[in-house]
Amino acid sequence: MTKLSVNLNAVAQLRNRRNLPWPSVTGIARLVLDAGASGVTVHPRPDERHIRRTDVFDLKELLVAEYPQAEFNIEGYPSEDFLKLVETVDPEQVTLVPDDPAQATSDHGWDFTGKGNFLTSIVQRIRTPHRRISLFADPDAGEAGVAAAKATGADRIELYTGPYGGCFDSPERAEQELATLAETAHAAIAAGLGLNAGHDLTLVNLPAFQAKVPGVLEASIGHGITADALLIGFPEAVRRYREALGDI
Ligand SMILES: CC(=O)[C@@H](O)[C@H](O)COP(=O)(O)O
Ligand SMILES: NCC(=O)COP(=O)(O)O
Repeated sequence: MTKLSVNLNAVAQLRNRRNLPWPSVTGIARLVLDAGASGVTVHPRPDERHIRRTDVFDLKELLVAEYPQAEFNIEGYPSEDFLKLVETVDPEQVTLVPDDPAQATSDHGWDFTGKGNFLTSIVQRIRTPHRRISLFADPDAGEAGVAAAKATGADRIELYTGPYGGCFDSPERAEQELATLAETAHAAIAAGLGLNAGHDLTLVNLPAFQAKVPGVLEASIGHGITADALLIGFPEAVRRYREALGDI
């Protein structure tokens, strides 16, 4: 069973088309949590092009007041601003991503060997008994990458599934990507690291992913589920994604 954390970046991006408060990020968070999502994810970027700092605080307030069981996952590059934000907001999970501020979206995982010391110091700083730290990992991180990730003290890695998601038009390449992801997943499990996954996962590509890649504890999904929700609404979209993840 894989838990679903709904990424709200796309909802915030739609809201930001106007200087108006809708669609409401907290309103959609309520909808998806009422529909059984285990948590919500945000990736506040320095330019606030989708999630704003204020959204992060508003979501925290909502979760504390109405959904104490839900998990708040905050993703981002560990700049001083980001680290102070997570120390203040105190989410249950922080996912560290090696994104440059100018990047359009996340497109690679950490160089665990080269950035080992840097990551170790960050993990030591922000990990608490009730907050897990996950590190964004390339699909081909493999045994060596996983060993270096484990050495940082992180609790989990998040498999970057973007290259797999990009294979929607090529079943052959999708198979190869799945084999690569599965190898890294096996290595993570053997090393005692928890496993998350995310980026461009959809109702179409999840069944094969779930069949081939073992042990994924949580999937954070935003773009695909928001696209589906435009057609079928968030409650039904959450139901279908939970079903695809074996969570119903
Ligand atoms: C870390 C990752 O894979 C993505 O979650 C990322 O949060 C997507 O970011 P954008 O929504 O800014 O494309
Ligand atoms: N960590 C991945 C995530 O939160 C969602 O990414 P996407 O589904 O918007 O590509």
